[in-house]
Amino acid sequence: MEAISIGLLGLGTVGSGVVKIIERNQDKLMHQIGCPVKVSKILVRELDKEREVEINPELLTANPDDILKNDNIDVVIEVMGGLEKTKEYLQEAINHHKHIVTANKDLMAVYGPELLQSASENQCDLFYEASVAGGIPILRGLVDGLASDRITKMMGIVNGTTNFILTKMSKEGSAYEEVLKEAQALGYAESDPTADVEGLDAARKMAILSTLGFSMNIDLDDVKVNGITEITEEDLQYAKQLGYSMKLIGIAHREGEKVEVSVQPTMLAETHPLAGVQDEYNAVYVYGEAVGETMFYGPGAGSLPTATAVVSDLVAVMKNMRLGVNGRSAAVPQFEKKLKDDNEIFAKYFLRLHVSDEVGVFANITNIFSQRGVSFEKILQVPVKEKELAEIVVVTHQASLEDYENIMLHLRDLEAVKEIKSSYRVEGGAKR
Ligand SMILES: NC(=O)C1=CN([C@@H]2O[C@H](COP(=O)(O)OP(=O)(O)OC[C@H]3O[C@@H](n4cnc5c(N)ncnc54)[C@H](OP(=O)(O)O)[C@@H]3O)[C@@H](O)[C@H]2O)C=CC1
Ligand SMILES: N[C@@H](CC=O)C(=O)O
Ligand code: NA
Repeated sequence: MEAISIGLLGLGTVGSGVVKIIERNQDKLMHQIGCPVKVSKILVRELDKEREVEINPELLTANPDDILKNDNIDVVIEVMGGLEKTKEYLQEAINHHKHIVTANKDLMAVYGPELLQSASENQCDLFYEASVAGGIPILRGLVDGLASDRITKMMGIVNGTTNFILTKMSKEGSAYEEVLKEAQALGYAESDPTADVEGLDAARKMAILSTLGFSMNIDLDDVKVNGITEITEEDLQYAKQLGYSMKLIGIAHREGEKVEVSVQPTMLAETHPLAGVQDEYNAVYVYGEAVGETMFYGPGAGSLPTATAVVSDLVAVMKNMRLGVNGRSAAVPQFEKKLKDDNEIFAKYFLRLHVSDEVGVFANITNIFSQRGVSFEKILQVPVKEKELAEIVVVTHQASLEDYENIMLHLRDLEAVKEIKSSYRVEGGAKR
């Protein structure tokens, strides 16, 4: 039977993994889809660069049209990254009736709905499992595995680089810059790691997850984002002392018809299922009304794990080709987007302040909280060495985001509050 012909856009960390898996698992692929799979052309920037995988140089091209407009290519696998130009390439490929597999969360978080619609109109598949949590089959888990349930909450450690950094800083006391370099060398970080450490990469993934999980179009702009760059050694020590693990957590929560989606450094109770997720590993905790708690765990970055998701998408495309149903699985969102207001978003908060070490200061601070009905779960006060200051650390009970931000404004106005050192969301055990 005639081979399925693949055009690969990119031969870096993920692209090399894709070539390896297609070569190594040719028998299994043949068994599943009934015909061989061959990589026919590969787009790269530098034709002469040394590669992680042995490749016939004749397969390499620097001209995208050799793939996008090539009538002999059935499926385009996009593992080059980028946004605007990449979108143009994929649109061109769809116009030429090619199925698409991509690992690109930047692209899917911004142009996903548009490209999916265009693919569907052209009877083309567009699959993107590798774009969220690398090798973990989370998108299929949501769309197929939990198809019968109503998902109300997803919490994810969805960025391998930041989880690697926070693990090494917490466990080994390593310095931020050093561990970031290590994560880059290991191929976990994006080519510009700003998106990783500032939380944008995780926000893109949460936008994709919540769009699928809640069946409503959640845009990247709907996700409140904070990264890990401000986390200090002191914060990590307090987290440990109070029984928490510091993690960059994406939260997508649906109550009634409204949702909230955010990414932020979070002090997570050590009893939470996500607290034990270490190094570059990712996990997505999903709560469904009928199923209850589930958790999807695995490698969120790296060559072969990510390529596994890419090639599994390829198998799905090829199975659809055999059945003649390509382009029919793109789900149209069921619900209109409704975002919670700040007075509907509730959480506990950790707050660390430096204040004048004087009589009455603590009472003034607690007044600001109690006037907004926010009480404390934990309070610590210690002197700040060699300064006339005290460090106050509190963990609040549940407070609305509106009240908490209002409290922060009033604290800043207080003469005795010298500095707000840090503030983090706190999450307890799971089950919501
Ligand atoms: N690395 C990971 O763990 C994960 C990555 N992803 C996503 O997968 C995609 C690829 O990531 P990764 O493999 O790490 O990236 P790399 O930087 O390792 O590889 C990118 C590849 O694409 C080629 N390329 C980039 N831009 C162009 C262009 N304009 N024209 C032609 N070729 C181009 C590069 O060519 P050349 O080699 O000649 O420079 C290179 O081969 C990204 O979207 C990333 O976000 C998703 C999950 C995990
Ligand atoms: N840079 C990303 C790679 C996978 O998406 C990460 O660190 O998770
Ligand atoms: Na995945």
